Order: sequence, then C-alpha cells, then structure tokens
Amino acid sequence: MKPAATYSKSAPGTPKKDISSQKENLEDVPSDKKRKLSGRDLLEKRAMTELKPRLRQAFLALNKADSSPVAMRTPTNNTPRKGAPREPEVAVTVNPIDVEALLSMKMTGKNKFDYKGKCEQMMDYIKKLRACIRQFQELETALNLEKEELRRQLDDEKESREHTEATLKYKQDELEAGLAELKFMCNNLEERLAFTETEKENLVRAREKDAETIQALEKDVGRITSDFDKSTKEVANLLQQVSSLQDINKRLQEYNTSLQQYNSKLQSDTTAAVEAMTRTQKEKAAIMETLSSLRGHTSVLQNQLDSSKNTVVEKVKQNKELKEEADRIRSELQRVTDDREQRAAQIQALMEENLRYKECTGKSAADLEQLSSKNSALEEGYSSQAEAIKTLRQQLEFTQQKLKMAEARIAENESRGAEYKGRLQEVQEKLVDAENKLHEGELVRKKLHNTILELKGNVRVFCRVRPLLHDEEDVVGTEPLVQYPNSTELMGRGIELVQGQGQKHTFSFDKVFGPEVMQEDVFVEISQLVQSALDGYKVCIFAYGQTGSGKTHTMLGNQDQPEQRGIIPRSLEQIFKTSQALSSTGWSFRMQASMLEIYNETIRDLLARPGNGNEPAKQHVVKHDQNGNTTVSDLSLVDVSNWKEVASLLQRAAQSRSVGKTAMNEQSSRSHCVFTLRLSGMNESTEQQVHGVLNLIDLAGSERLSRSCSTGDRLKETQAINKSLSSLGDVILAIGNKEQHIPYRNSKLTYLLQPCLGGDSKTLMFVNISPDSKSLNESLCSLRFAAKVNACEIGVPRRQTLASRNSESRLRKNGSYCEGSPPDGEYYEESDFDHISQAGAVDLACRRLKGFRIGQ
Ligand SMILES: Nc1ncnc2c1ncn2[C@@H]1O[C@H](COP(=O)(O)OP(=O)(O)OP(=O)(O)O)[C@@H](O)[C@H]1O
Repeated sequence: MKPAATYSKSAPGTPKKDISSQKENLEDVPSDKKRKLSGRDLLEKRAMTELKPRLRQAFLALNKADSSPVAMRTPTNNTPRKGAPREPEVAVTVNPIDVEALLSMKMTGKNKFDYKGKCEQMMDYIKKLRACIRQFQELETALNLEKEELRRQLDDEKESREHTEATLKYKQDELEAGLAELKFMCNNLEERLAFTETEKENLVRAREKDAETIQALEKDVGRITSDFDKSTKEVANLLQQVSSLQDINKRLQEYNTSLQQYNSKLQSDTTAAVEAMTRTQKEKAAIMETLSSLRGHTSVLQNQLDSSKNTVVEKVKQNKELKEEADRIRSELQRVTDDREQRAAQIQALMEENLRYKECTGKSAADLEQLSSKNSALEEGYSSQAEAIKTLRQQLEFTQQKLKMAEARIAENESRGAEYKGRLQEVQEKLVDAENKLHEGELVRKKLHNTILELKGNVRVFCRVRPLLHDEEDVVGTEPLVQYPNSTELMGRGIELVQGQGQKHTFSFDKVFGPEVMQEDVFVEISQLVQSALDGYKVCIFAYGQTGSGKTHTMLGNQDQPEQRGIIPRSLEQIFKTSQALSSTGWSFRMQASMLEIYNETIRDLLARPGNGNEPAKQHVVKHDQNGNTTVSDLSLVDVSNWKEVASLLQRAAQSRSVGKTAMNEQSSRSHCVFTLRLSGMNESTEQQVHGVLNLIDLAGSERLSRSCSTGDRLKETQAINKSLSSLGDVILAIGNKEQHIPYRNSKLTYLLQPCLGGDSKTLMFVNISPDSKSLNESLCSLRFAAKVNACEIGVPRRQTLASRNSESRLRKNGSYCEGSPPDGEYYEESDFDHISQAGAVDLACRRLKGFRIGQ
C-alpha cells in the first residue's frame, strides 16, 4: 500500500501572514502594475499558485495506485466566520488513481478474442475513470469553497484595516486637539503665573502695611482698654437707662396693642362702610323708584296745573271782556242819562219860558200851539229815551250778573289753582328732597367706592364713548354696536360690544360715559381726584384709545367754546378756585406747570422759548431717585397762579405740538403729551406743608398701519407710537401678574410714568372708544387692555406732607423738577390737614389699615 498522500492548506485565521505572503508574491510584479492589482486579482493569483502543486500532487497520487488510500481534505460547508476559531483540517482517505497509468492503460484480455475479459477490464476501467472524475469533482468543490473563503477573509481584512485607519486618524486628531488645548492652558498658566507674581508682590507690600497698621492698632488697643474701663462704667449707667426704656417699651407695646385694636376697629368700620354702601345703593334704587313715581305724579299734576292755568287765563280773558262790555254799557248809560237830563233841563227851560210867555207877554194862540207841539215832541223824545235807559239798565243788570258769575267762577278756579299750586309745591319739595337724598347717597357711594379702590390700590378706569361722526355707522347687522347694560349691578358701569351674530363682549369699569354725556358731567366725576392733588397726592389722569376716539377732546377739548372745555382747563380752574378759597385759612400755594411731548422716543419741551435756531436741541433725560422723585432735565417750569396764564401756556404748547393729518383723524396727535402741575402748599400759621403733583396725559392714538395707510415720516411716527403703547401694555401686564421685573425702561413713556403705574399715586385712565362699526376690533382691543389696567394693583396712594419750611427746595428753581416722597421722618398726622379736604378721615383710615407711618 502506498503511503496516503496528504495535502494541507495553511490554516485560516492568520490574515497578516497571508497579506505578507501576497505582498511577497507581488514583489515580482512590476511596480506600475502592482498599483493596478486589486484584492481579487491577488486572491486569484494566490489560489492559482497554491492550486498548481496540489493538482500535480493529485495526479501523482492517482497515477501511483488506484487502490491505495489517499488522505484528502474533505471540503466542509462550515466556513469559519470572521473572528470565529478555525476548525482543524480534516483528512479524508480515498483511493487515489494513477491517472497517467489509467490513461495509458490498454484492454488486453487472455487473447485477442477474449472480448469478455476485455469487456470486464473495460468495465473496471470505466469504474476507475468514474472514481477519478468524482475525486476531481470533490477536489474542485473544495477548491472553490476555499477560494470563496479566502475572498471573504480578504474583505474582512480590508474592512478591519479601514476601521483601524479611521481609528488611528481620529486618535491623531484627538491628540492634536489635546496638544492645542495644552498649549492654550500652558499660555494661560503662564499669564496666571505672571499675574500671581504681581499679586504676590502686592500682597507682600500689603503685609508690610498691615504690620504697620497692627502696630498702630496695638497702640489703639491700649487706648481702647482705658476707654473700655470708662465705658464699663457708662454701661452700668446705660443699663439703668435700658431698664427705664424697657418700661417705656412696655408702655409703647400697650399703646401698640391699643393701636391694633383701633386698627381692627377701623377694619370693622370699613366692613360697615362697605355694608353701608350696599345699603345706600339699595336705598338709592328705592329712592330712584320713588323719584320716578314722583316724577310721574308731578308730570300729571303739572299737566293738571297747566290745564287749570289755561282755564284761568281763558276765564280772566272772558272776565275782562265782560268788564269791558259792562264799562261800555255803563258809559252808554251815562251818556243816555246825561242826554236825558239835558233834554229834561231843556223841557224845563221851555216850560218855564212858556209860562213866562203866558203870564207876561200874552202871546198869540199860534205861538202857543207851536210851543205845545215842540213840548210834546220833546216829551216823546223824553219817553223814548226813558225806555232806552230802561232797556240799557236791564242790559247792565244782566251783564253785571254775568260778570258776577264769571268772577265767582274765576275765584273758584283760582282757589283750585292755589290748591294745585300747593300740591305741586309739596311734590316739588318732595322731589328736591329725594334728589338731595339721591345726591347725598351718590356722594357717599362714590366716597366709599373710592375708599375701597384706594384700599385695593387699583388703577381706576373710566370708559368714554364718543358720538358718531359723519360717514360713520354704529350698527352691526341689526343691533347697535355699543350697548349699555341696565341691570342694577352694571348701570352706568357696564359696556357691551356686539360682534355680529349676537356675540357680545361685556366689560365693566368704574364709570362708563355714553356719547350724550357732556364735558362738564365727565369732569364732575373726576373733580374729587383732581382736588386731592391740593391735598398732597400724586395724581395721574391719562387718556388711552385708538386714534380719533376722543382722547384730546376729553383731555383738552375745545378752548373756544366754554361748555366744550376738557379736563385740563377745568381741573386747573378748580385748583385755582380752591387754592384761593383756602387762603382765608392761612394756606398759600405755589404752582409750577410744565408740558412735554414724547415724539419718536424723544422728549420735547413744549414750553421752551423758541431760540434763534442755531443752538442744538436739548436732550431731556428722565431720572428717578431712590426716594421715588422723578426728574426731567432741562425742562421749562413756569409759575402759574390763574387760568389765563395756563391758557396762554396751552396755546404756546399747541403751536409746538406734533400734530398731523391721518386717514383716520384730521388733527391727529402724533406724540404723547404730558401736562404736569406741581403744587406746593404752606400754611403760614401752622408751618405745615403739602406737596402734590397733577399729571394730565393725552396719549397718542394706537392705530393699525393697514387702516391708517401711513408712509414715510407718518409710518415712523406710527411705529414709535405703537411700540411705546405696547411697552405700556407689557408694563401693565407685568404689574398685573405681580412679576419681579417690570419693564419700565422699554420706552420713554413707561419710564416717565413709572411713579404713576408702579408707585403710590392716584391713577385714573380714560379708555376712549369710537362707536364706528369699522373700529370694532380696535375698540375691543382697547377695552381688553383697559380691563387689564383696571385689575392692576399699584399700591396705596400716599400724601406728601412736611412740617419744615423747605418747600422751596422741593420746587425746582431751574433746570429740573422733583416729585415724590418727603424724606423719612417728616410725615405728620393726617388730622393736621383735615381742613383741606373732607377725604382726610377716610384717607387716614386707609393708611392706618395699610400700616403706613402716621406720625413721629
Ligand atoms: N365726546 C365727544 N363729543 C363730540 N365730539 C367728539 C367727542 N369726542 C371726540 N369728538 C370729536 O371726534 C374727533 C376726534 O377726536 P380727537 O381728536 O379728540 O381724537 P383723539 O383720540 O385725540 O385722536 P388722535 O389720537 O388721532 O389724536 C374730533 O373732531 C372731536 O371733536
């Protein structure tokens, strides 16, 4: 038996070796070709080089013996995966066939004709050939598999090499970055080292100084020790004082307890006041009802009185006619009587003459006859006249009777009229009484309402709806755009906007004025607030609303028509009148007015005297100090003492103000206009002082660019206006949300208004509304904004009162003005100033309730 021929393949799993061997194989390839050879070419080349000796071996084995077993590697399908351990090589024994011998083998047989033997040999030969073919097939399969595996190994190798290369690149980058960082750190450290060294030098110097200081301190310690001994003695004294102070403290605590009791009493008083207000409101409703019924009754009585008056007038007329008739008849009668008497005298004279003729002269019978006929004619005339007199007398009697009857009727009517008059008087008195009660109730209600608002510290909001202008429409669908709810709760305070399809938006404010409300009625509602500026409060009234909604009309109005004057002129008139009235009680006031506008985020002095045009425009800066004082640098302040002076100032300001025509308003204010009156009051006899500020602000109108159609400068103005108004909205929102940071600095307007919005002033906002249906959306926005403002709590208003005579210092002499709280420790008892306003008691209660300082 021939030794089993074995062929083995180098075990896989040693790719590096394979790659190196491939490299070795590549050595003999020309270098330009080397680059072109791909991995697949290498593999095929290597397979061929490995296959050739194996084929040669296989043929050798087959040629050597057809029956001897040959150890051959059996191909397996379990190709090792990447990373998996390689299986050991498996040797399979086959009977190798000597192919050369097989191919040169001849069929001999026993003789030439031994076909059977040849045939058997042939069969055997065919079998061997088949076995040989099978072996070759197996070998080919094994080689194919091996080739496949080698290809896979090569791919794996390539992949792992790429991966390693990428990792190496990444690591290199990392190292480079680290190096750069280290270099940067090194630089830093060097800088720090330099800095530390200088610091060290400084410290050394400081230490030297410290050493000197310590020496000085040691000397001081000696001195202090002696002082300490002295102090110890003083401490003993002080301890005694402390015990006496503790006594005082105890007494003060008792006083404090009593104050707390007083406080709680005030709180209960406030509750009672609120209840009283509710009661008053109910009473007011009842009085209103009585009033309306009385009004109805009065109108009935008035009608009756009017008809009675008409009857009396008629009867008087008749009476007069009858009297005239009677006079006429009387005069006729008189005339007739006179005539008759004249005739009787004539007859008498004729009769006497006749007698004289008869007696003395004996005249002829003819003459006698003539005379007697004359006499009879006269007698006839006389009798006819007597009859006429009789009828006239009858007529006179009848007329007199009629006259008497008419007079009786007149007397009757007059007594009835007097009765009616009495009843009317009575009703009118009742009416006046009811109206007085109503007025009083209204005053109490207002006062209580003010007190509650002040306790809450809210900004008050009044809403005013202007009348329709030409070309405007105030209906949405079939309903009026603006409606006023008439429920008891919302009467005079509620407003509804109808958005179409019955959708309503209801708002309520402190007061709502409809289009019919006159300027005077509006002012009546704010006069008390204005008054409080004289009492030492900071007061701020501003008008907000879309352009053309009536802000300027409300604040300034029309100066040429007295009944059309707005809040600014009326307020000043009232302040001047009241300050004059107070002069009889020792009070004298100094008042200074200023007027500025904020135009395109720049402050402009409206009272500045026009220069020659060469000097640069002044830069006005708003500043607030720690005490809440506001300053506007370089602002003109003008002393005013009567309305005439203010009127001329307003005129001067109107000429400098930025006004323009927009698509929505002929005379549109293109800036925010701030009128400020600073009041400083001093009582000569008591040396008491008050400091008040009245800010009256006409804001520029908000408008949509799409509606106002602004371009150029107008567009810039509109953008500046909208920006500052939106900043105002942000501030209000932040205050409403009680945020930590209030963005007052976002616009000049909010920064200037900071004390009014976030401080302790009495603030009132007018929200002006246009009833035009085209302005519905803007009106809705304005009302929503106003509702937010109404909900804002800005703190409790505080009066500014002083005792020392330094009021002059609080009113600026030139350049800037101050407003705000007096320095600490200078507050006085409210009762000291109660003579100024009736609101004193309520204010005192408010302040005590809020824990304000009430005196030193
Ligand atoms: N209550 C009112 N009664 C009568 N007319 C009014 C009333 N309110 C406003 N008007 C008229 O409406 C017009 C626009 O008013 P006004 O100029 O006051 O608006 P505005 O809000 O100040 O506008 P802008 O913001 O553009 O300055 C004016 O002609 C004014 O006379």
